[in-house]
Amino acid sequence: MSAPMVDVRGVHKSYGPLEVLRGVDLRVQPGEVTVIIGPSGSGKSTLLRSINHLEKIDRGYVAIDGEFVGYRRSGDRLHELRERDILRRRTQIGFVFQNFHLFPHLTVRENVTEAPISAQRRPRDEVEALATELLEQVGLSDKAGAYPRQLSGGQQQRVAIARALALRPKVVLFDEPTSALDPELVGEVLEVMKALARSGTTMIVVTHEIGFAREVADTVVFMDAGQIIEQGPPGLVLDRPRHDRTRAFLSKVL
Ligand SMILES: Nc1ncnc2c1ncn2[C@@H]1O[C@H](COP(=O)(O)OP(=O)(O)OP(=O)(O)O)[C@@H](O)[C@H]1O
Repeated sequence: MSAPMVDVRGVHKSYGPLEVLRGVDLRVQPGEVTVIIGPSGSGKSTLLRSINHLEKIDRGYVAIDGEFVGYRRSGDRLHELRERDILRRRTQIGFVFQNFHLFPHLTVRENVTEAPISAQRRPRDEVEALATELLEQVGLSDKAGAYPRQLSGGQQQRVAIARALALRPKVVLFDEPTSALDPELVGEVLEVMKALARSGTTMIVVTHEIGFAREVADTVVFMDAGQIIEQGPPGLVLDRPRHDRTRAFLSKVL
């Protein structure tokens, strides 16, 4: 088996007395799609945010393609990196938020080109050409000059996906990307995500869309109370779960 693209080991995270992640281990191979499901408050978002160091973990480590996002190793100790270095490493990880988080004062095209030009310092010509390609890929070529407020939620989320991909990330994390959308707009975002999965993008997706998990995931991970309870191919975890907690959760959502 090749080296994992995402390697999460023994991760613990608490907010005060509340233990939100309690020893999470997760490995995602290059080109794989991992879908994380689980009840509200089980720690799914916190895990995603820990992977790109938006949350600082208390114990354990996270490596992307063999490199720590927030730390460097010296001997057997980890030292936190400077903010500037963290930001640079974080650009290797695309993040698609539930509420899109587009820059309201930038056009669609500028939202896509901003980070590659300013944070990654890539040549403008190359980034502009890539933005044209990505906007076509997400079906929004005709909206390049529009502002986020002029778009539907589904269109905004497709811009957010193009923006994440413009970083040429090693992995894209999706945190409930369709939860804020009107039901009739969910499908258009899921279609873009399915195409991405087919093209070999490494993805971790937190979602309540069990149909998406069944169709697209290589691995489904069920989390509860800060721990991974079980993981495996969708045919096993969704159809023949081994744990009562997984069965109880699925009986509520299916
Ligand atoms: N910044 C924070 N400060 C304090 N508590 C927090 C913070 N962020 C999350 N929590 C708590 O941690 C727990 C896990 O939250 P998290 O958002 O990771 O769960 P989740 O599985 O993604 O839930 P949901 O499906 O509802 O989004 C919850 O009890 C939440 O209230």
